[in-house]
Amino acid sequence: MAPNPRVAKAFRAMRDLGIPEEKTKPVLKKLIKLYEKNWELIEEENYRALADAIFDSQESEEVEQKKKLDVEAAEKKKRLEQAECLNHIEEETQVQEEPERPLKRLRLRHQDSQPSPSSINPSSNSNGTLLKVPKLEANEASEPVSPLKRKGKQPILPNDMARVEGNDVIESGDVVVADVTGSYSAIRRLRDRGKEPISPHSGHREKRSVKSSDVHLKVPKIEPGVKKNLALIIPKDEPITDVPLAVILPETLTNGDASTDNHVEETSNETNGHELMNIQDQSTAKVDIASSSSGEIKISLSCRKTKLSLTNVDTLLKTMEEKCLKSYKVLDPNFSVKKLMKDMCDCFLELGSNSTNDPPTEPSGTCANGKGMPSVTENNGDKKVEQNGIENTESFDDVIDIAKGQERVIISLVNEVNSECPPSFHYIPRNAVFQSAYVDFSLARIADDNCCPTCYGDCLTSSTPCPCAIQSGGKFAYTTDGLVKEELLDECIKMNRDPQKRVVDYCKECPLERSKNEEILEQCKGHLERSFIKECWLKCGCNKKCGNRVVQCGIKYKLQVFMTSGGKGWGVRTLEELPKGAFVCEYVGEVLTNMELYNRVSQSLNKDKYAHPVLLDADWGGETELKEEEALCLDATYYGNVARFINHRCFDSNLLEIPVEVENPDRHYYHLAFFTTRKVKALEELTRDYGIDFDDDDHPVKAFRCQCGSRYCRDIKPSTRSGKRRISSS
Ligand SMILES: C[S@@+](CC[C@H](N)C(=O)[O-])C[C@H]1O[C@@H](n2cnc3c(N)ncnc32)[C@H](O)[C@@H]1O
Repeated sequence: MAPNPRVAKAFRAMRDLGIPEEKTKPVLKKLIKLYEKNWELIEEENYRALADAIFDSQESEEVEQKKKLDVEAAEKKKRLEQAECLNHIEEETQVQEEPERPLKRLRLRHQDSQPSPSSINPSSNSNGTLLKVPKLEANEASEPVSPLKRKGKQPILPNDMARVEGNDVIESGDVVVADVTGSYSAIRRLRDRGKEPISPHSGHREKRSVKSSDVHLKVPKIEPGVKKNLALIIPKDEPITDVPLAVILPETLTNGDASTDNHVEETSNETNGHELMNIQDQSTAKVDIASSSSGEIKISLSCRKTKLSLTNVDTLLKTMEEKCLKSYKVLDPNFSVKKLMKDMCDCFLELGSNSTNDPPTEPSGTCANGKGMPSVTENNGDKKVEQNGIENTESFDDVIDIAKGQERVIISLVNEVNSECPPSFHYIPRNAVFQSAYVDFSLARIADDNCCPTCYGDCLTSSTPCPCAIQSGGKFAYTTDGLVKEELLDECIKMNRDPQKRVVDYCKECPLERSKNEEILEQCKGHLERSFIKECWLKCGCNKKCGNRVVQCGIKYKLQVFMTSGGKGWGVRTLEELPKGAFVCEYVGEVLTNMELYNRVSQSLNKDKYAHPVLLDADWGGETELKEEEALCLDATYYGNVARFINHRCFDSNLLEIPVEVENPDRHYYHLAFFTTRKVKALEELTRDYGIDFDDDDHPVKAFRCQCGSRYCRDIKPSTRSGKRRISSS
């Protein structure tokens, strides 16, 4: 059969690139199959696809080859190590009487072997260098790790706080889409846990509380009910540093539950040397050998149901000392077991008190920076703390500040419900541009009629409102107390809640529809128009304390992130009473282009994760309409502020979002600020209406089952309806 001229041509083209026919052939075959004989695709750009495929296959061959070599090398190394290890053991059994042999090898010997007299070095420390108990990292303590194993091992941060997987509802750190009126549409969960930033308190959460007693876990685990004689028998294959702790089972470590502890009996004796010896009864004998100076830690020996008599502790200690000197080659003639035990007690105590992990108060866990989760209901007193010139009314020692000092106030975190830790994210107090989002803050763009350069002092006190008030109908939006004026607030509330009051704009290619990722792009469902607030800024002549600067001054009320008890996860509450119209916080996140958001959403969708993006572009249908992919969004999944924890409440939420223009006059970018819709009592949860339409079955995103508790809840359905709930786009 005559060769296919296209095949021949392909071979020729590859030959020109220096690729021999035998390399081209198998790849070309695969490509023809892959492209279903569509030669145009193969021939495109001078056989680029073919060349790429050949290079790729070469690369993967090389990788395979390398892997193979690596495996062979590893096996070889292992074999060598095993052989070396065998040699060592042989060597040790032959030369076990050598005094200078390192301790770890000597320990392989049988305890009862008869050693030659020790070669004693009087200059070594009193404990014998090799008997020094290494300092334990609290979080290393959960497994018996030999010092050799531990060498080079990095301490594990206790706070790996990725959220628990397993439900498909939208969780904190979600991104929120808002239409122009601020009625939000939860779109998709963007959370891609694999991509979460690793903060000091990030990663996968370990739900464990590290207590000082964790040190106890260094001991080999003893199952309750298993009776073992825990007298100072050193496991021969364990390093000596681990040994004496094996008998430490103080009440604190077992929660005082003696039933789980088959070795320790109560004793009221002084915790001091051999006076401590106390024989409880015929069937149980207990000796307290040493204790820390204040008596919190004790090392005891006990024999249960045995006829053994522990009448002479001195003899016991002496015997043990001799054993140590002989068998373990302890070099100090003054070595004393009692002192060793006492040092151990002190060590134990020191480790316990040095631990940064405060003993958690039930039901708290250990989170974030390794601190136990405080379960504080009230503001922690009125202690005033200054940090970076910011006055806080809570102690930094007592409180986890999720804002890490970046806000004017502490944003505390408490969990009184369970031991769950908050999700990992970077706290940022202000929006940050992710990548290609275009946010122009240049002063040149601010025209004179968009600022008040001739003002001075506080604009609010001026008899005639300055240009900054024009946007809100020639009146300033704020009262002199820094609250949104009631009139404006009520109008915004009505526009949000009352469909009759809504003014709707339609855009050509709706980013919200586009983000649904459906084959056919649906028409825009409309975006509500809403009132903006414009604040004075850099080009204005007024001072920084001007009353028309509220949102830009940041959070001023004490807020707290807390674990809700109603199944909504974390929420935000106020620690002080808030008046109506008070600025609480803004929605802070990464500023993304709509395209970037779209990409994130697609990736997340593949992983079945969802988020609520906030779509910022307000220029719907206007003359300067931006390209749909240039529209800006806010995503608080990875970077955000306290607002990412605010839960949803249908209709009558106590927060309302109002767009606030500060730096940018064109409404392409603005701040989404939350103000109270009414007076809010201290400790009340703060909520906002995400604008979710729980009946929108066409929406590709599954919403959560609403637990808002509002009597206007939109998610109350007959039980026959499926749990398939959706989120609307407006
Ligand atoms: C922006 S986050 C709010 C913080 C979140 N509760 C957390 O634990 O991180 C939104 C998520 O909170 C939960 N949520 C918010 N409001 C809720 C409500 N009314 N009912 C049930 N879950 C809610 C949902 O899981 C939702 O996806």
